[in-house]
Amino acid sequence: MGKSFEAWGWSEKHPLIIAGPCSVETPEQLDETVAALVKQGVKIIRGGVWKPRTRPGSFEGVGAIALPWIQEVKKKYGVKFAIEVANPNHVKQALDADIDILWIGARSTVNPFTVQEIADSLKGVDIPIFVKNPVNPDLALWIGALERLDQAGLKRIGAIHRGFSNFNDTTYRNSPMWQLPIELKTKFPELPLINDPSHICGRRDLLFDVAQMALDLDFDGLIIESHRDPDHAWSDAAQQVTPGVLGDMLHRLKIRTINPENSEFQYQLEQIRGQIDDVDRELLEVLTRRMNLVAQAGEFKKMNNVAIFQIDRWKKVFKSRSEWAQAMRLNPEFIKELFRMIHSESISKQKEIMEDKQLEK
Ligand SMILES: O=C(O)C(=O)C[C@]1(C(=O)O)C=C[C@@H](O)C=C1
Repeated sequence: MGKSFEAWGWSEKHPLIIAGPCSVETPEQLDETVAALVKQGVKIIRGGVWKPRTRPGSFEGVGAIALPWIQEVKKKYGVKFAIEVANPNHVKQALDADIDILWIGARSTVNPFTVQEIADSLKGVDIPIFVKNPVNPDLALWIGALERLDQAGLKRIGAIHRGFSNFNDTTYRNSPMWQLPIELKTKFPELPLINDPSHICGRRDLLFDVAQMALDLDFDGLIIESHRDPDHAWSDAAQQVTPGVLGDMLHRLKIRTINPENSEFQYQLEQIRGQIDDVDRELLEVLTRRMNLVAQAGEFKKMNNVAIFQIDRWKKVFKSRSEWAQAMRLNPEFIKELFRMIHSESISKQKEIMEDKQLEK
């Protein structure tokens, strides 16, 4: 599944930029914002028409009356326009209004019934469509939504990474959890993947760093909210930037290449990778030695009828390893996570020994 932007027949230069207001509010707001974005070189505009909000009473978009305003700016400025659709009725109205690109929002992606209805309503239609990740960090659900569109025959499908709900995260509105889009890209290397720093950050001061991270990870594009007067936007005021600020940001972002032609660079990188291969082998040998010792401890516990989980020892191991990590300038959080996994594997191993499942393997 998945075809690159090139295979879509798109010639926009890398990275693809989609920008525009969170919501279309008035004809004037849309016109002024689009005019300013076009000056910054933006060719694809986004704008919410129907806005699913967490709680009733928030501004839920002006609805279909925005569609003629959109048609007007498309004609006047020669831009493409992308909007969110959440049901077949939205799809029909968007297609009737000649909208160029659709996306399925995070709250719709969580619901396979909704996604299937949208997919069915698009059968036989050739329109680019992006699927935002579901609100919860569930890669299968994200892939499932993309597959539903693929099975409906849509040829130009892309994914948008907008971050995931995370109660513990106090920095981001939606935690980026970069490992999920990385996994998606690994499974479907051709599938265009764009990043939505606005919804990840929820505040404009973090946008640049998240957008840069996305480009460092070889994302294919960015979708960023921009409004002529962000502080007075009717929705998502804190995360929108003016077209001028956006232009400056796009200018400062460093665009990375994945496979430079430079043979000296390739040679040097291969040297380093060779050393990484050696170190990884050593790491696995060390892990094997540790697991063998854990197995010995398991046999010993079994003979003496002693519990597998030894809380005092585990607390000591956990504390000392993160202190060692700190002294060695390794990230203690990474080492804590690593040792949680190692400990959990030790317990499974000793459980097998207790239950005599060793020989069956
Ligand atoms: O020290 C032990 O008792 C072990 O079996 C080793 C080990 C570990 O992996 O370090 C495994 C399980 C225990 O809960 C504590 C520590």
